[in-house]
Amino acid sequence: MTITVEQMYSNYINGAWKTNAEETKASMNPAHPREVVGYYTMSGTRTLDEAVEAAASAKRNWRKMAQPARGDILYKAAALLEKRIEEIAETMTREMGKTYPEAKGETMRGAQILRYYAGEGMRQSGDVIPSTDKDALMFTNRTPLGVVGVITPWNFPVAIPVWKIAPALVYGNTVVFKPAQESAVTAAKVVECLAEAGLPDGVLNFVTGSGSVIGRGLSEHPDVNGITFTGSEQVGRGIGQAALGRGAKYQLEMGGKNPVIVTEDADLDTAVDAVISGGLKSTGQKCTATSRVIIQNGIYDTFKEKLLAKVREIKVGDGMKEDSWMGPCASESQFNSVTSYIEKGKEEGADLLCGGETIPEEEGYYVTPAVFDNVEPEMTIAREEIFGPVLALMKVETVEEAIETANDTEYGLSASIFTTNIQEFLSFMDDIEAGLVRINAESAGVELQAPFGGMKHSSSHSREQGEAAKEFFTSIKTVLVK
Ligand SMILES: NC(=O)C1=CN([C@@H]2O[C@H](COP(=O)(O)OP(=O)(O)OC[C@H]3O[C@@H](n4cnc5c(N)ncnc54)[C@H](OP(=O)(O)O)[C@@H]3O)[C@@H](O)[C@H]2O)C=CC1
Ligand SMILES: O=C(O)CCC(=O)C(=O)O
Repeated sequence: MTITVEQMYSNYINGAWKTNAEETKASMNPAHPREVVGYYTMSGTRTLDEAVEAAASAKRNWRKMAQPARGDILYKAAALLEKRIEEIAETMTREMGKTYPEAKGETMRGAQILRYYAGEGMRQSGDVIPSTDKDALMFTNRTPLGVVGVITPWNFPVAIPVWKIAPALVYGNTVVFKPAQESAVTAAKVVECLAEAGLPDGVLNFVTGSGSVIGRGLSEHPDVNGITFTGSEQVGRGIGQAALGRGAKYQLEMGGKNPVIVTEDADLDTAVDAVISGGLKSTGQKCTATSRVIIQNGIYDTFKEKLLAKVREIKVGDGMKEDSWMGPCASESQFNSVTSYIEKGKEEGADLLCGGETIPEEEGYYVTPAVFDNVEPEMTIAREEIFGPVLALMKVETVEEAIETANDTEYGLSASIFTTNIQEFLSFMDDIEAGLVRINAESAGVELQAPFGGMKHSSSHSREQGEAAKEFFTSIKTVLVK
């Protein structure tokens, strides 16, 4: 197969796109698994070292630049991303499968995140604190960490890299970015926008390759001062341990097993729509996706029938086709993982009411949306993150039991309740163990200006986005002047 110039995406190091004659790998379309979307480099540790060295050399001048001037570059990057929205969204759909309207919405969100953090360039960054010495002035000031390693997954190929890179840069850090292989081409296009916006050489570096070489290398590198990661719990734990061991700051966003409670006081039609949107958009591949639906006995059957009627109408197909509501799983390994969870659900005694099927006449990694009934708390499909279009229905008698069931997980990212009863809402808000608490709203979907993160095994207890990002990407200096 001939590699055309347009299809090959190299690393971006010290202001130049280049490779060290390393092996290349194809990124494939999960809707048409023989179709190449582009090629990326399987970089080695020598290339990673070059990128870290470039970021370390650039960090002093970047830190010394006025914060509003750093913000101006992000404004330019936002405009460039917006200008290329159609091309980037199409690349995303072809590379990881989410539908084109979702991909376009996510790319737009990338531009909005860039603008939000560009504005941070002009906002306050410290506090004046009274000193016990009447002749002293005491205040806090913030300083960047230095070089930050950014390791991202494939499920939000624009939004997640941008919500990590934009605050890292505006607060004065330099970056080495390693994207997931499954979305390396989309990630390269985001980097093109940032580079074209005028970042000085070495401020942003982009290195593609495997997680076990480049991701691990970044987390263990002595010259990387902070690591921000989103992905699986297993990998996240390893990164956290490596960073902790050498005294680097780290931030981990990992899995979820997100519950939605539907009470007898709920508006059932609203709840059905929210469960479908929260559980099945992006083929269920969100860390905030609805996975367990915990329903009160009195409305269980009515809710189930309403849900099934709508789930059965969902059109699964190539995300580039206008009539597709849900695309394929992002890769063959995701497809294998999701189908094996569906088999496990059946083996362990849950009843598959609809879906969970492949589409034999289609070549892509399609699984139709699955709804399981009679799911018990100890079953694998009620405990492990599936990251696919699978909903587990669980019956409870009371709202107290519903909250207890919702909390019966090692994760704590997002949780919703559907109710019109203010007392139930108050108990839920108080007792639920989750970083995102949603009332009459779906479990997925985050707002860029608000803190985002989970409890328990879902995160390292830090928060991303909004002003919370400042806590991770800077350190506080307390200054006393006399
Ligand atoms: N919370 C979330 O948003 C996400 C959760 N997941 C969960 O994880 C499961 C598996 O997905 P997967 O893509 O394999 O997730 P991973 O956690 O393996 O991948 C996330 C990122 O980490 C990199 N990575 C892999 N191994 C290491 C390592 N040893 N050290 C440092 N970085 C590493 C990956 O690189 P590479 O390109 O080689 O994969 C990728 O860039 C999903 O089914 C889902 O349950 C997945 C994605 C996002
Ligand atoms: O729900 C969202 O929009 C964000 C989800 C997310 O961060 C993730 O899946 O990794």
